[in-house]
Amino acid sequence: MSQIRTINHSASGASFQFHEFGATVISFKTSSNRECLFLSRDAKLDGSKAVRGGIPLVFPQFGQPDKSMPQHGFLRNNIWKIDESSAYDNESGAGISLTLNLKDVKNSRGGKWDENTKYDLVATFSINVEAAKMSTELSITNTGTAGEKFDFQTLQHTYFRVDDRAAYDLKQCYVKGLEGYAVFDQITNETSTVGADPIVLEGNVDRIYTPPSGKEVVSVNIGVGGGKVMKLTASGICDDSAIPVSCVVWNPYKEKAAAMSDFGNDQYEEMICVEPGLLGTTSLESGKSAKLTQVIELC
Ligand SMILES: O=P(O)(O)OC[C@H]1O[C@H](O)[C@H](O)[C@@H](O)[C@@H]1O
Repeated sequence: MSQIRTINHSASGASFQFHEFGATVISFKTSSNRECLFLSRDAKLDGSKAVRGGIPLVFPQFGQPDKSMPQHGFLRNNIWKIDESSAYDNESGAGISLTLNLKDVKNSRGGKWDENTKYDLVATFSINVEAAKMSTELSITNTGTAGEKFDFQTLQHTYFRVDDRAAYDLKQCYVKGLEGYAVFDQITNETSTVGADPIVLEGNVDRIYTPPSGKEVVSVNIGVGGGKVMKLTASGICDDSAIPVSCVVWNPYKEKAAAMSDFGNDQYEEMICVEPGLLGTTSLESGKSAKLTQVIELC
């Protein structure tokens, strides 16, 4: 049975909680005690399903472009090992790391990552809090000895909590900072470019935002209700080279929320997913590492 752990930052009073299943962060409370992450009241926390809320990790594919592998991959569906020696709590922050070796991946494999795969990897997830800020870094190292490289996509599927049930109040809940990004609407298959107006939720929203050339780091302000704003910054590196970070914005709205067994019917009003990730096809050579780092901060 996997467990939930809380890490407190003594100096500031900030804290976070994570589940060993998926190394899923399920709570981040700032020193002012504001919960910044949404966790569905119907989320399964018994390891029977990926956690609905917090920060599930997506790898090696986003969605299900390869039908022989599960949607969003296997990181979110397996028990990670806590590296107890990595835990710290000092003046500048508190944190911990977890690791997952491919040999310990029991669930949600498939396709080129199935049992007899020629690939190997180790994933590390490091979490840090300090006052109003949480940093999360996913690192994937290709540990295959046969010299095989592999392609992947990865995301931190961050569910932001929206106060006052204001997710569909366009003055209170929005994403600003993606001007000039190319938009792919996963519901209508339409493409467009982000203009000057903030991105707001209208109905069922499921869109991929791809940066214009030369833009590597994503930096957005997210209205989260009650006049509050979270700043999200994310960067990606593969074998020491910067990789442009895309962003997904998602809210299931009424019908899809009702159709999900682990999502409260009315809770679409309490969340917005803003998910930074490496969504192009990135190739990782044997012996090399890729990193996706997200920093979220209550302004
Ligand atoms: O239900 P899940 O597998 O957790 O996926 C939840 C959502 O993840 C992303 O935001 C995708 O863009 C959506 O298409 C998907 O519905």
